[in-house]
Amino acid sequence: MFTSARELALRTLVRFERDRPPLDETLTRVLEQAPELSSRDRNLVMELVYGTIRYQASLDWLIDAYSKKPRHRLDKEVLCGLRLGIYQILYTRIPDRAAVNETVSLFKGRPTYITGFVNAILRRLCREKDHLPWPPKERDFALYLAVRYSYPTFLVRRWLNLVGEEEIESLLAAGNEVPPLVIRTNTLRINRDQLALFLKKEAQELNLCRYSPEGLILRRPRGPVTKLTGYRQGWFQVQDEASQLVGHLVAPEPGQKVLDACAGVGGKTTHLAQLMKNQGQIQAFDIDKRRLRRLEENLKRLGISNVEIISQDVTEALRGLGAAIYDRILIDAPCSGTGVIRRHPDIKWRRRPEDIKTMSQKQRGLLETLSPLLKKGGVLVYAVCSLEPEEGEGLIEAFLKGHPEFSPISPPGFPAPGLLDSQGFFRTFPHRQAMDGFFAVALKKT
Ligand SMILES: C[S@@+](CC[C@H](N)C(=O)[O-])C[C@H]1O[C@@H](n2cnc3c(N)ncnc32)[C@H](O)[C@@H]1O
Repeated sequence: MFTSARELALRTLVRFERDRPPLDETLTRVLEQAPELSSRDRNLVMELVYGTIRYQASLDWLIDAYSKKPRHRLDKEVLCGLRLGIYQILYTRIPDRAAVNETVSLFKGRPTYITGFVNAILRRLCREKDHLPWPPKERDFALYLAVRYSYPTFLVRRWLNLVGEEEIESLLAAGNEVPPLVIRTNTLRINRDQLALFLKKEAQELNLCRYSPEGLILRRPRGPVTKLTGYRQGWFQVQDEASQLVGHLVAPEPGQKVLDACAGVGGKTTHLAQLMKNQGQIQAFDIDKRRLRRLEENLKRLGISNVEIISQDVTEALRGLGAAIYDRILIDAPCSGTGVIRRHPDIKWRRRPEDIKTMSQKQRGLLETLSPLLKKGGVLVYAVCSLEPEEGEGLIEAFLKGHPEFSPISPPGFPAPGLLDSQGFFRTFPHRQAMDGFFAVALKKT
């Protein structure tokens, strides 16, 4: 039976509302179940799902204002349907009438009090669109920001401390923007100028990254990334510019022995391999078997042969090693992910305030266990895609106090020295550099 884009969007949103699973995986699974869907409809499903999750707190504020029944007592499908409808009315160019009718028709066959309820709320919203009951800015600034920009209040309060009142709105707004597709040229196969020529016609706009010498930015690519020229041939890897710069902080050389402690799908692993000209050895650990399967596919596609994949907890596997054997260590640690909310808006609703502390304990553990394995004169790079100082600056300052043998460096030839602060810390923000938010540092062992 044919399932419409809106039905699939609603199904995904309900799954997310029930268990808060990672959104990209949930969406992939839902779309796999609808192979008959046209690519236009697939795009619509993605836009509706990502947009609704992105603006969830704003949408919920309005549902609270217009529904007599408390939100927590609404049937999950009805709640998600209302969010989906209001999202279309307020944040897309879909005509109001279509947004209302299509949303109401999702509840065809349900009792009329349900269709009536959804219809009444959406129609009232359309009528009052220009004077909605948002919270006043002056009364409680953090609440206003949390509702208008749709973030959990705890994160807004943290970020107010971090960047101050002048910058906070542009940081929150940048996290709601749909980010461009950023790719890294696989210089084992092609150079950036050649790749840019091939891809020029495949996106509405194509630009070179400002700092990363391998990076290209594509706006509105014409189709999914796997269908772009050169994807199958392994000419590029999807990777944000900030993440590419982390590879340049590691700056491994051909022939070296490198530990990539948290390799994931290998965004950085494959970059390190290309910087090493596919020579030497990278040991790539991860505990997530599914991600490692994708790493394996990426290695094949990109023509990389100097990576050994090890599916184990890196701290357990290497705790007893006792020997300093690595020239380079990359700890791209698991983190709160608050720097990549523009790519993964579900992070807003999956994080709890206490997660930051738990994460920083885990990160500290990785650093303490793995740093002794670095050779003298070697470089350890610690990185997180988080904006939280406890996972970045604060963690490294504490580590350095206990480890005078390590000091931050700017590796020779690093393409973005201007992004290192006076302590040698690399820091990016989506609203300042239009990149993912990363913290990283290269620590040399003396
Ligand atoms: C930030 S992600 C890595 C992203 C990856 N480096 C990239 O550039 O694509 C962190 C990874 O650490 C892995 N991880 C978490 N704890 C780990 C552990 N104890 N040992 C190995 N990997 C771990 C997670 O499964 C996750 O894939």
